[in-house]
Amino acid sequence: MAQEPLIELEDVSFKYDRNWVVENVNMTINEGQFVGLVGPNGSGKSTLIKLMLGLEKPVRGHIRLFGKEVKKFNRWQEVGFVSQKANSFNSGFPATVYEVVRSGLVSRMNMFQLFNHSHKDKVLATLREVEMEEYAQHSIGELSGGQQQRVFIARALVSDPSLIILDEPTVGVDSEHVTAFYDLLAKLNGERNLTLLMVSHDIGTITSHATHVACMNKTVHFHGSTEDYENMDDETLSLMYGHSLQQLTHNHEGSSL
Ligand SMILES: Nc1ncnc2c1ncn2[C@@H]1O[C@H](COP(=O)(O)OP(=O)(O)OP(=O)(O)O)[C@@H](O)[C@H]1O
Repeated sequence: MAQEPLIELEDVSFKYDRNWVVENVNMTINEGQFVGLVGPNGSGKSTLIKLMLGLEKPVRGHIRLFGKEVKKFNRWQEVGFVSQKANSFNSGFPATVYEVVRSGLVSRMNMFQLFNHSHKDKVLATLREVEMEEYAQHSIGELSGGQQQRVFIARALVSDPSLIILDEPTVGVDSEHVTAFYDLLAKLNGERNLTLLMVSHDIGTITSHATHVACMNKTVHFHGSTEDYENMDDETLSLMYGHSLQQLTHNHEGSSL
């Protein structure tokens, strides 16, 4: 079966005021891929995601989601988004895990529809999928950063999207839970054929879970299978970037570099 392109970027460039932060990016992400997007601080990764989500408009080039120009795209229930700030609820936040996940269904319902049993079952089944069902009635703020991110994955998943975009979701997650979080994403990719695009600073963990890697520093210098990425020697990678490999990724605490 031919894989459909879910995200297509064609010669995309973008600037804030006079500062070009994304330059001539060409990239296609096909159905079923788990793509890790890596690059140094300030290399334009979050901006590229905002462009894909239609939150910023490219100055030049074209972006298509599911074959449609992003400005005309309207099947947003097909696209889930998990940000790095999702896991920052304080302990007093007045919503249960169940309510947070249920809010992911609202975009699918019209305003006169009431939540019914099948919605409840769907929310609980999705929580089970991310191994958080037993926390359904806990307040979201009581959970650890890693548990909160699982809940936000469930909120993104509950409307059965084909694609989830994640912007550094493991920032603030304890290092011992990071691998389990990546394992969950790899499972969703394998079992649901869910397409994933994830910004990550953890090149070691991303390459052991993702099917593809994209390396960005204003432009995308490499985009290919994880295997091809791993077969490149350090010198080739450094040449490609124009600086040392250590600068390729972030230096957030807990990073593997
Ligand atoms: N709203 C904004 N207005 C002006 N400049 C911005 C804005 N957002 C980001 N920038 C700048 O654009 C450049 C790219 O930022 P961006 O956040 O996309 O990079 P990033 O690779 O996601 O960085 P990080 O890994 O540190 O989150 C940076 O120089 C940043 O300072």
